[in-house]
Amino acid sequence: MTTKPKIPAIELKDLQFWYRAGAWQLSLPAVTLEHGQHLFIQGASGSGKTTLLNLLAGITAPSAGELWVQGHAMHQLSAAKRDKLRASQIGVVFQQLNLIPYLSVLDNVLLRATFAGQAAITLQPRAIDLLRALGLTDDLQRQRASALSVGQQQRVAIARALLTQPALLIADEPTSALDANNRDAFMQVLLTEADKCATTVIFVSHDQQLKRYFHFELSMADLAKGVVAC
Ligand SMILES: Nc1ncnc2c1ncn2[C@@H]1O[C@H](COP(=O)(O)OP(=O)(O)OP(=O)(O)O)[C@@H](O)[C@H]1O
Repeated sequence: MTTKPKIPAIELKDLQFWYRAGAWQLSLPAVTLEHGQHLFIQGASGSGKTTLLNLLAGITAPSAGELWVQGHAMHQLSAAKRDKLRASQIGVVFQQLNLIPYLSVLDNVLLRATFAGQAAITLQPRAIDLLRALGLTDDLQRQRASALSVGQQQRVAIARALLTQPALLIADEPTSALDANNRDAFMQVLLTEADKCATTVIFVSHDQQLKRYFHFELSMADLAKGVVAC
């Protein structure tokens, strides 16, 4: 049995980020999130939700302060090292889904294995199972990604993010194009898969009905006030 190290999944201290000096700034005094916790974040448009997720995913670096993800000091790592960490340990589903339009649905999911340095052939059965659980039939799995609706593409993106059982899953409005039935199936698959491997989940949405699926909910205003731990 593998044991998780006793370090928080996420820890930030006096984290600050600005796109340019003197303009809007994200300031978060202190947050700690333990392994396996599922956090729902909400906030007004423009409050910095996507900016925070980009920092957690290592797409951007803090302007000041400390950000620790899985024990890695994101505030000190180069962009290349942050990319490597994301590929190996972090699953992301952003509003821009970044599917490769001319590849099949299944190949889009399997591409994640390649980026994470794992054998696609080994993970193919898991990819197929995840896609089926999300309501994407074998026939749809053979289609090009560009032939799918946005709601179907969101489900492909979550299957891709979950494929390699990431330590951390970050999702930005991943259900915006789903109807109620598909949304509930999506949440069940996402959180069941996350629980199987103690994946920490950080999920941003405007959809208040989704809160009930999570261990904790915080607003960007709560985070700015300095919530110490979830
Ligand atoms: N690339 C950028 N360059 C400059 N400013 C930006 C950039 N991206 C976002 N901003 C600004 O940063 C602030 C936070 O934006 P962000 O996208 O993080 O908010 P959000 O809470 O995710 O909004 P929404 O709910 O509308 O998606 C906004 O004032 C926005 O105008």
